[in-house]
Amino acid sequence: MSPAAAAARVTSFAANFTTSTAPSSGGRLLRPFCGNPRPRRAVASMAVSAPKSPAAASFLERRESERALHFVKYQGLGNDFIMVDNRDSAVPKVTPEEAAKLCDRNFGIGADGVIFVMPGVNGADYTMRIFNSDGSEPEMCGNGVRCFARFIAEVENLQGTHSFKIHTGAGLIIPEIQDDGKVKVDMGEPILYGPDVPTKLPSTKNEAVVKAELAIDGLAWHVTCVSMGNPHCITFGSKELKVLHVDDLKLSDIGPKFEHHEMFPARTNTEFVEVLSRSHLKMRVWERGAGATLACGTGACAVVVAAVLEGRAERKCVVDLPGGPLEIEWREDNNHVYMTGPAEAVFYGSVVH
Ligand SMILES: N[C@@H](CCC[C@H](N)C(=O)O)C(=O)O
Repeated sequence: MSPAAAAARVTSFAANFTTSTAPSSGGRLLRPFCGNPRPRRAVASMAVSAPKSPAAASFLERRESERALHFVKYQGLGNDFIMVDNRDSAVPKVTPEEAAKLCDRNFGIGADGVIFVMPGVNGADYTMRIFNSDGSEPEMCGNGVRCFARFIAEVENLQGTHSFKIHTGAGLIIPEIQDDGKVKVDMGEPILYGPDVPTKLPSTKNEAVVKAELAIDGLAWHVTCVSMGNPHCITFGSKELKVLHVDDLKLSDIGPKFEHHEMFPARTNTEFVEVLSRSHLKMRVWERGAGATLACGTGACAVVVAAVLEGRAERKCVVDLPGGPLEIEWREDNNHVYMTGPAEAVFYGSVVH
């Protein structure tokens, strides 16, 4: 959705919500935008000239009340997040139940998750925590960590190239903001040992679960299981459907059957992949706790690892997602996976909760 459309939707919120729009690319946050148009107050676009009554004034002041939660809406290839500045506390400012309500696309702000920017621990600069749109808490989020890095650069007024050490449920993650504004992230090492992914599927190649069979909907799917801190089940097809045409899949039917399959004790994210060439893959994703999303950064990393393990692709690939492409490299020298892609602020606002 365009920023203008997003702002328009938010203006229709009930009394609890106010927002401002931000430029679509690289907007400055929490202070005037530099070199870009100043953000427009979405509420100011209403053509009402009557003097404010006391009631109207108090209504508008709610956005500054003590109970207001200020947020910035971010997106990375259309995977969108409500970013909360939680740097003053190690306790998230919203509960999982509140997060699910805020993420609701009809009754809330609308997002795939809520991300909290928290104080660092164990030598890290910051801690990232995230709630999925169903309120569950995953270990990591690839698109989210790129948005997180851009948020930090904005609030700390950093220009140019910068990297940060982020403590996450998947360990230390290191995003680096590049000169072109994209964010390259050292996503660490993939986990391939089945019980650690976790999956109950038996290992098929050393200790990894590669091209194992999983019966769903009368098909024998071939799946490879990879954790990037969070669990992923990757499929390039089944015994019956040798090659997948990912655009033909009815994700809302098939996705939940993978997510809740008994072979995945912590549920799973699932990636359906089409090989366009040995360095170009196309995927759609059904995310644990969020459903079909436009992009999944950890998912794209897991897909390249799975493609290499299955002998389908090189270690450096472009992965096309519904929201756009990510560059992924699984390096042989250190076993780390690197992800490069965009992230940007869409709008900011406040909600009384
Ligand atoms: N979209 C994210 C992944 C978010 C977490 C996921 N839904 C889970 O529960 O593991 C990404 O970009 O990696």
